Amino acid sequence: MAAERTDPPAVICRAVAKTFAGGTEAVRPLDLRLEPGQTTALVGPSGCGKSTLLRMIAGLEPPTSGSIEIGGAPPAETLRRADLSVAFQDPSLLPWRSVRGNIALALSLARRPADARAIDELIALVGLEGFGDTRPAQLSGGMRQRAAIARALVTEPRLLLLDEPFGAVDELTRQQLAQDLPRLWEARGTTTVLVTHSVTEAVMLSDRILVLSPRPAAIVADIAIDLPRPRAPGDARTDAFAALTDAVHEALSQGMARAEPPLAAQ
Ligand SMILES: Nc1ncnc2c1ncn2[C@@H]1O[C@H](COP(=O)(O)OP(=O)(O)OP(=O)(O)O)[C@@H](O)[C@H]1O
Repeated sequence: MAAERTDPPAVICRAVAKTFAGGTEAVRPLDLRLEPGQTTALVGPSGCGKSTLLRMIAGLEPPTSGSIEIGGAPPAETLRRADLSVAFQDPSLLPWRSVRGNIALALSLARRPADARAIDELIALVGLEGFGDTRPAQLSGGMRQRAAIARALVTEPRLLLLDEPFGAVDELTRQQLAQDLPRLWEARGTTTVLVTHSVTEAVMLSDRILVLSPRPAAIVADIAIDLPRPRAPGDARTDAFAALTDAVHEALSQGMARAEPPLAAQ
């Protein structure tokens, strides 16, 4: 069983679409295959449907039509087996538990043994050394986000879904996380999906970037990020890095241009 858990899953979306009850079409029928062990970044304009797509993959939002498979199983089953973890921009930490207590809870909910050493290692990895016994209210927004990332990682999920996880994290810590986290999920072979507004961050962290159109989300570009790993902050100053960020910006502009104009302008 243990060997089975270590296999990273492919994520397959078949004609997945979402229209909310009020009539908002968030995601157009979309076909997608995310490769096992790869890190894929979703970038696109605000409100285009990135979080909705991520929430559908997480099994937290049912698609209106189409189907999603994670390593051959539906998302709800993957979530139930704790093979999947999500870290959102707005971390939902339990206020009465310390950082360590919140991370430990994820292990106990996943019916995994408490592992004080693994918890402490993760606390250090996200730069929260010395704050293990602190409650969320005593942390900054960025520190809470980092605690939520540690909580998402502690169960060693095969699929890791990150929705703007560094939104409130300061620039230096972001750079540190952008170096340390990929090392961890590469070592574990985790399949990772990252939603981010930062094109630089997307290029730094991912193997592939999917550029989405304005709502309803459709894929306008699929860009392979073939930069060598491990990557360092200095890589962002290379020509290869600049060419990739340019390609993403170009695709974002093309997506905007292709979008229908707002009703008032028609
Ligand atoms: N539960 C919901 N009910 C109704 N509409 C929703 C719901 N959740 C999201 N939407 C709408 O769906 C669209 C896509 O939202 P979503 O949060 O997926 O976008 P996003 O690309 O993640 O945005 P951002 O980058 O600003 O976080 C938006 O128009 C949003 O208002």
